[in-house]
Amino acid sequence: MSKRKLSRQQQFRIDRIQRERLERAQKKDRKADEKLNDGGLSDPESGLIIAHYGATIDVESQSGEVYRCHVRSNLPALVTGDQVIWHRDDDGTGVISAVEPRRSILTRPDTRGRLRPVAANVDRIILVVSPAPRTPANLIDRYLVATAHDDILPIILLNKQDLLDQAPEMATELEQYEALGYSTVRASAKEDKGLETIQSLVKTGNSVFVGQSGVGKSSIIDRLLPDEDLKVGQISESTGKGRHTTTTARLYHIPTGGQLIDSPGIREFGLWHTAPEDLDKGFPEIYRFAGTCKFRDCTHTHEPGCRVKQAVEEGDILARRLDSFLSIRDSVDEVTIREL
Ligand SMILES: Nc1nc2c(ncn2[C@@H]2O[C@H](COP(=O)(O)OP(=O)(O)OP(=O)(O)O)[C@@H](O)[C@H]2O)c(=O)[nH]1
Ligand SMILES: [Zn+2]
Repeated sequence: MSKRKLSRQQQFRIDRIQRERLERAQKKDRKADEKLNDGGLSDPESGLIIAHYGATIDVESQSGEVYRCHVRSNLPALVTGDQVIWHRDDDGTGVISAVEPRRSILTRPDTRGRLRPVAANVDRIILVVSPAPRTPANLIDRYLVATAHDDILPIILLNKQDLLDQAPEMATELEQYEALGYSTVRASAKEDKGLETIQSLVKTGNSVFVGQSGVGKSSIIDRLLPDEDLKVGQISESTGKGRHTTTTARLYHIPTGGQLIDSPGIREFGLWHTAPEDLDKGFPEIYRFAGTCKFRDCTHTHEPGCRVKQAVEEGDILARRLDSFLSIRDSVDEVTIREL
């Protein structure tokens, strides 16, 4: 959003619209609470959140039907991928009364820097990279830091294999990532290569695809979901005085098995923010040596007795990876300062 200064009148109008929206949502949630208390709803059943539209949420029942639901007012923010307990109403809608514990959660900072959930129960993040546009290795490193969650498996997918002669060194880079313990896949959406491997990778649980623009995410997803219209999650909500466009994640069932959670926002995951504590997870080989440096607070730049630099000299850490680590660490510091 632009940092243009709003007039007092404009700010007043925005505040009023936001207040009215919140009141409307709260009124509906109160109604949902009343219905739950009255016992006028059907028995609890499990469901899966497949889309989220501000005040209402689409829940898929175990038999695959979709119900537009309201949420009991004391629940935390729910997101696509959440497993919930809900009750049917006689009018074809429903009320969500509880959320199951999450296996994992993807978050992003809002405009005020507070972390908000965007998708729950993601099992793997598939980082799509390509020779054209060439995904720079330090960008791959940055994505790997951002995707380094304890409960989510990162996978590097080299698409546009047919164009590999435009950046042949990527083949070696991919082998280096494999040596670091990352799973990799090679594919060409254009030539339909690697599709079966991708299908078997995503066969269970929830997957998301991330990566820079133009690497072929849509092309791959189109092949996984041949029947879907992929204008993902773009909804406009009319707010009386103004129109407000939100972008929200949707969950798709892949015909060959597994689920995909996708939104234009999620595809950019990894470029949102990097938490300093994730840095070590994204550089396991550096982390392994860092604890044995002579100085506890070694920055691995100029200090004597630096085991990390020694490991680079001895060929145990790639010089390129240390450079990448240092530059990401510097930018994380900047981001942290900006968010304060
Ligand atoms: N040669 C070649 N071209 C591909 C391949 N996969 C995708 N493309 C082309 O690359 C271009 C970008 O593909 P998209 O699928 O739109 O890429 P994207 O990652 O979804 O891009 P954004 O929507 O900007 O995030 C398109 O012109 C595709 O036809 C491939 O395997 N080989
Ligand atoms: Zn050191």
